[in-house]
Amino acid sequence: MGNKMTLTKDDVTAALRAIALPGGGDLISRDLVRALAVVDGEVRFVIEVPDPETAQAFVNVPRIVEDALMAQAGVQRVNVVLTSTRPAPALKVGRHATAQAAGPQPVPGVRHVIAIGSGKGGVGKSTVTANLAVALARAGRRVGLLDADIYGPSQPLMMGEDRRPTAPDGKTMIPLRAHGVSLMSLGLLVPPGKAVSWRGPMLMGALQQMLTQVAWGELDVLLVDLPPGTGDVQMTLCQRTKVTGTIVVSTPQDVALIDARKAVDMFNTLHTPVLGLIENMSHFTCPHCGGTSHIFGHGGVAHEAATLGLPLLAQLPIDLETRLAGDSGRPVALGDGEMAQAFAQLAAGLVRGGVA
Ligand SMILES: Nc1ncnc2c1ncn2[C@@H]1O[C@H](COP(=O)(O)OP(=O)(O)OP(=O)(O)O)[C@@H](O)[C@H]1O
Repeated sequence: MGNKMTLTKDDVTAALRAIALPGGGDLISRDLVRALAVVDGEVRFVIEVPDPETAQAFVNVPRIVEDALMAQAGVQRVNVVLTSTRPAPALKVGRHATAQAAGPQPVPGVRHVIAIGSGKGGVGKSTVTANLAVALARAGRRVGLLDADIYGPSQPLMMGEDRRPTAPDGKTMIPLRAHGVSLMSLGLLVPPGKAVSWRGPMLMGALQQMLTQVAWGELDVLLVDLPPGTGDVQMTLCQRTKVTGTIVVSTPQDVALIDARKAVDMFNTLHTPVLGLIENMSHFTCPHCGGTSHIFGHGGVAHEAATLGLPLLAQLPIDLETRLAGDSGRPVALGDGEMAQAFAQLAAGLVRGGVA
């Protein structure tokens, strides 16, 4: 497996044509592949079948396809997710269905799951998530925050709580509490500074554990801080867990917007509703002269939201206090300045909309 040539989508498509499916044909001839991405030898896509019966017949297909692709030159990693367009009917007693064929499952005790994503890193997704969690808690909601950003878990720092969670019964972990929010982060389980380089199956296990083996209790809403981009965590979460909706955070900068659009496309493919977009670092008001500068461009996210037919949920300025508050573990939404009000409004909108 040399690096002499770059793996392309065409190489993957050709390999997929050679794999016979239950019921005849292959994934390409039957047009079942969605969101195919090939990046640096990593292959990801969704197999979308029309109904739960086909999903059941296809349970082994992701593994077969992954094995076949791993044998191809230039392939380092493969992640394939199986999903069905029509959701499965309610499970019967004495079920034999596998988790995949059964479709997304609710998290016990949790009314709504809202995932916060971004196309690009560093746009302020974790800042928005921490502040939204605090604002929802201040509005009287019972709120959980799951930091699933395994590549850069920042919630322990932003929420000012980095003790290791305990599992008194050896199985169920007790979430931490910070500023009225129940908090759990994969970052709390990994020794600080240790790079997490988990592969698909391990990742799925860890995420599943965070959702089902944490004593979240009764929650109105569980916010999930996703890693940036369109990777394994997003696909696994949306496929396994009933997600009420997602929010995509972006700066107005072109590159961030292009990636934000990709994130929205992925959620659409996974049939996860996108509740709206948030423009962060939208403008900067100079504390000395009061003038406004549009450091990352102007109005980009509003325009994008209009194009995609999605609500623009908030436009948040670049704000020094927000950054300092984040670094100090006391989110700015705990106060009563302009930013706190903006987050309170965002929270109120979600509550009014019946999603939090
Ligand atoms: N509106 C804002 N004004 C000022 N600073 C901000 C704002 N939003 C975020 N920041 C700062 O920008 C940095 C990156 O933010 P954050 O960690 O929330 O981004 P992210 O999108 O979650 O990044 P990643 O997922 O790549 O870790 C942080 O230092 C944060 O305090």
